[in-house]
Amino acid sequence: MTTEVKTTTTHSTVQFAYLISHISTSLINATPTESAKHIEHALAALGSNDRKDRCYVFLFSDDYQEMSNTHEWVNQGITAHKQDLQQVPADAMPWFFQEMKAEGLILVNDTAQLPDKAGGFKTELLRENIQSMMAVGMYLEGRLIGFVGCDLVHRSCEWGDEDVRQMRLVADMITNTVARHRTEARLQQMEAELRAANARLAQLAHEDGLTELKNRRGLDAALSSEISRLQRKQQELTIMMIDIDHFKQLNDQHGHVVGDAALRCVAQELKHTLQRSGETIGRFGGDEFLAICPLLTTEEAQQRAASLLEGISTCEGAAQLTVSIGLYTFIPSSATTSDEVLRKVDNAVYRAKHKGRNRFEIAS
Ligand SMILES: Nc1nc2c(ncn2[C@@H]2O[C@H](COP(=O)(O)OP(=O)(O)OP(=O)(O)O)[C@@H](O)[C@H]2O)c(=O)[nH]1
Repeated sequence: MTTEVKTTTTHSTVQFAYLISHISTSLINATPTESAKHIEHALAALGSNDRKDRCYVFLFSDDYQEMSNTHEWVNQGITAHKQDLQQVPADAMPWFFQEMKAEGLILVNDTAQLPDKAGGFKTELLRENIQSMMAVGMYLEGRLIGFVGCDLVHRSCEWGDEDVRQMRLVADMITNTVARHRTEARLQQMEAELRAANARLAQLAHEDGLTELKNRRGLDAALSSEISRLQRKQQELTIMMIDIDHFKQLNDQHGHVVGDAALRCVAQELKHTLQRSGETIGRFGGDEFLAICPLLTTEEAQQRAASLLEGISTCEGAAQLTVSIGLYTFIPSSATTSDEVLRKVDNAVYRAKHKGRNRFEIAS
């Protein structure tokens, strides 16, 4: 074993200043995807200055319960240890963790001279054949987030103030890069969360909470867009208004919970019978539902309405459930408005109610 007493010359200090300037430029310009490569280049530059054997970065978990080797550079012929130094628990090396947290600096000139209390840390250095090592803390907004360190395997040395100063400079530069990329990652995550929340809000603004069908706002938008689209294409559009019969009575006799279950059952039947591709169904309000079905002939629309009456009669609940339906099949013209169409189907529903309910009526 050889021991060097380090005397830093003006020449090597100047050389290091050049090195630092080079490292700093590459780290500043590194994009998040390139950052690992650039941090490893910085470690390589640090390692080749003064012939170190291994240089590395460790980051602590937020609760300081463990640390992981995130970046490593090793000299030729030196064993890499990054793989086996992941999620190292704090209680495996309590002395190292305490010293690093208290001082932000660990200097080991000779592993053999480490005190017994260094326990697990000393065992680890011996396992890796490390004779000397040095580590300086990385601080982000005053908080210790990890450390940059280097090892000597083939020789030991007495670290001096200049070594510590140089290592601190590199640690600060790497910390800034990590901080910048963490901020960017946080921003990207916040942006993605915001986009998802906005999409959900937009969906909620058009959705009925009880039945999870479109609400009145969603139906209004779909109706006017379908009227315009089919007016351009000159194709048929069917609108159905579906109104539960004697719903007030059901609520009064059995309570609103039973009433809500009936609304959900009707919604299910509507989905089952009417929501084919391109068709829109929704809760228009209270006990009324609306279906917007493009490209159905009058006969097909009547068949669907009949199927719906049959389907709804199977809804299980406190009382037999029936609905009255108003049906309107037409080719929209440039003068057609949503209000006019809704008035027509509403009148048809009224007629169906008047004629005894549990039936459909066709609007003219
Ligand atoms: N359970 C429940 N009831 C609702 C909800 N929204 C509206 N209602 C009730 O729906 C009932 C609608 O009653 P009406 O418009 O008088 O109609 P109806 O009793 O069905 O009579 P007809 O339509 O003539 O057959 C009212 O009693 C409202 O309180 C809801 O979200 N849940």
